[in-house]
Amino acid sequence: MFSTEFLDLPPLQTAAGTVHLPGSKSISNRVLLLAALSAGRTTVHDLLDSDDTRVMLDALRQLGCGVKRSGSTAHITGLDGRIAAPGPLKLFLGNAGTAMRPLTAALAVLGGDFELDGVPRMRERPIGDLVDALRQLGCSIEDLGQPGYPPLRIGRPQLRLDAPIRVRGDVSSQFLTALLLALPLVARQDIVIEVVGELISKPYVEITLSLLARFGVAVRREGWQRFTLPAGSRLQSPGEIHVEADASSASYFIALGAIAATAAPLRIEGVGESSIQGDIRFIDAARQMGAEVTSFANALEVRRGAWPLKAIDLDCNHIPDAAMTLAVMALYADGTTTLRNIASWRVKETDRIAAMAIELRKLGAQVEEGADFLRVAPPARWRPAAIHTYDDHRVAMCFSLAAFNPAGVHVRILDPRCVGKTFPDYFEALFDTARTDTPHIPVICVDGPTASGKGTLASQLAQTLGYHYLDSGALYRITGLAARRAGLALDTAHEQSIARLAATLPVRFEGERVILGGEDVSEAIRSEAAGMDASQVSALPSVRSALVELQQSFRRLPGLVADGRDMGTVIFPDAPLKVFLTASAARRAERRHKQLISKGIPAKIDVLRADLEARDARDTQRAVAPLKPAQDALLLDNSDQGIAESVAQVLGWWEDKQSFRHA
Ligand SMILES: Nc1ncnc2c1ncn2[C@@H]1O[C@H](COP(=O)(O)OP(=O)(O)O)[C@@H](O)[C@H]1O
Ligand SMILES: Nc1ccn([C@H]2C[C@H](O)[C@@H](COP(=O)(O)OP(=O)(O)O)O2)c(=O)n1
Repeated sequence: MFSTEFLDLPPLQTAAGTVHLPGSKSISNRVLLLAALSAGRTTVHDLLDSDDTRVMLDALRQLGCGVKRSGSTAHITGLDGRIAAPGPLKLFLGNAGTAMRPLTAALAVLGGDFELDGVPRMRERPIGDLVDALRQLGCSIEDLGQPGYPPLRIGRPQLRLDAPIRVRGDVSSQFLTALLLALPLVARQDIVIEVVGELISKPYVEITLSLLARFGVAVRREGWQRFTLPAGSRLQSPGEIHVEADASSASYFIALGAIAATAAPLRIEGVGESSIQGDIRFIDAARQMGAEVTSFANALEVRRGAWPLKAIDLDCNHIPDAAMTLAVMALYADGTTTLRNIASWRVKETDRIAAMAIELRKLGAQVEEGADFLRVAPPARWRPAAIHTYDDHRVAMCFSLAAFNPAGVHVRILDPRCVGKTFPDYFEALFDTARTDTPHIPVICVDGPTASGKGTLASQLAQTLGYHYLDSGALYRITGLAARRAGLALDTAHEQSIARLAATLPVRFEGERVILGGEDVSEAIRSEAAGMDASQVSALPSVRSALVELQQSFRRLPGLVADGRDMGTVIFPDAPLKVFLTASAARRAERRHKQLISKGIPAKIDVLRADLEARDARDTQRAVAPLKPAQDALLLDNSDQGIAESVAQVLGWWEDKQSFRHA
């Protein structure tokens, strides 16, 4: 996940490959509860790993349910309608509504001594309509705080199942869902549920019904008003079950395919057109705009059809969340697109109609907003924009698609971490499938002599910007080490052998660790002797050429910060920002001394200074790619600067080169 303050998207051009979508939260937690209540053992595949599913799994364990988890698979041994640990038990359910509501219902009908609570925000989320319905049934539920809100205490019920249970459906469909999931546990006779008020979010109730069917319970439905659980219903494990990927998350990649999969289709794994989720109907809208979508059992393939996309006028009431993606697709359309019946956008994570209008206008679109509609005409001239995301994951995800604009303007997504709500690795998935010509991928080069602070500066820049980081010196250090271990003298006589070693280094970078042929050499390559060896092998022209391609392969989306000696002069000559970092020899010797002593490595400052001057001399005087500033490099002498100051200085230079300053 990108936890940076902002994420800059360079111009993106096409899309290809395969994306694996995360599991749906709604389905994950329903399946977990059904598996826990049913008879038999259930293997749940493709489970979403999120705060809310962790909360549910913890609660189920506490209730005595067998839970084994490995990666995205969970094995649940069901309780078969009897709670192994009937309390007293306190269950902490975080902020997971998909755990609080159905667990309240299930535990209330089964009975025991339970206290259900969550984070402070959970205590503000109403549950009174569900509690009322359960009390009609004879359940014992006590409000421990404000009536109608958690925390709740659950006792033993005296069930009366003959009269229909009335539950409100116009506030949240989760109350109905909770009853539907819980009542098969006690369906000794037909149990009727009547919905009071117009039921909202019907597609989510459909998910519940369809999952109940997978667990052997066929609910009879009359319209959306009356639901009957037939006498003798019993939850039975289906053995194995796959959690569908989140259909709303699929919308970004369906749109990506429609906009940018020009050569081959983009494959989206985890959900097919027969999905039980309402947002899958986004496919129809995308097709109307020109997407070519092929559906498989559990996957979709999408490619660009009509181009430009076709403007549409659509009632979006049935796909409120996914429809936000259409507003961004509208930027690529041949006319004005109108999205209607979207009043619910105003009361979501943010006022989504207002937010979309403001941000689309920043890009140059003409936008009209109404109480329940949004009208978007594509930009006559695209403008670079810093997109505010309003702590709304969907705003962040759908605006990333603006980076495919034909004008090649940059798009900045502010607070990208908000995608964590449903799709923590969204941007990683985007960068895996988006393609752009290499020159579009930004590189910041930091070259300079030893101990000037290149590594420190470059890695902090990379962290701040969410870019990849290349420590090119490490590659020469590894080559030096490998050559030593192979018994080769580091001289011209062995140049070809060392170059062959360099070309086939079995090296892997795992975060901060460097692994050479399975061995962790992170420490070994950091010694002063290894630095000197690196300097020697780096003077051999064939060794340098052998490492060029490997270094250039680090230039990947969304960008790269590279440090070394020749990043700006040889490896990335087209980099938009090159910094040549220096500090006086005295300062550098002091820094290296401090660094070594703090690692417990004994060192003498005057020896270090002599060594680094010798290394500078060799690095500067060698014939190939000598250490020197690129012509267009900005010089930074940080002798009298702290680390934070140097980082801020270079970030300032970088910002000056961006177009967002006034966006
Ligand atoms: N601007 C700075 N001011 C003070 N110390 C610094 C500065 N930049 C880096 N250092 C320190 O100097 C040491 C050497 O920095 P490093 O990044 O390893 O240099 P290089 O990669 O150029 O060899 C580190 O201990 C680092 O914390
Ligand atoms: N791009 C590069 C990076 C390093 N080298 C050589 C020259 C350096 O003395 C050694 C070691 O580099 P490294 O950046 O790891 O060394 P320092 O951390 O600056 O001490 O490798 C190079 O020739 N070209």
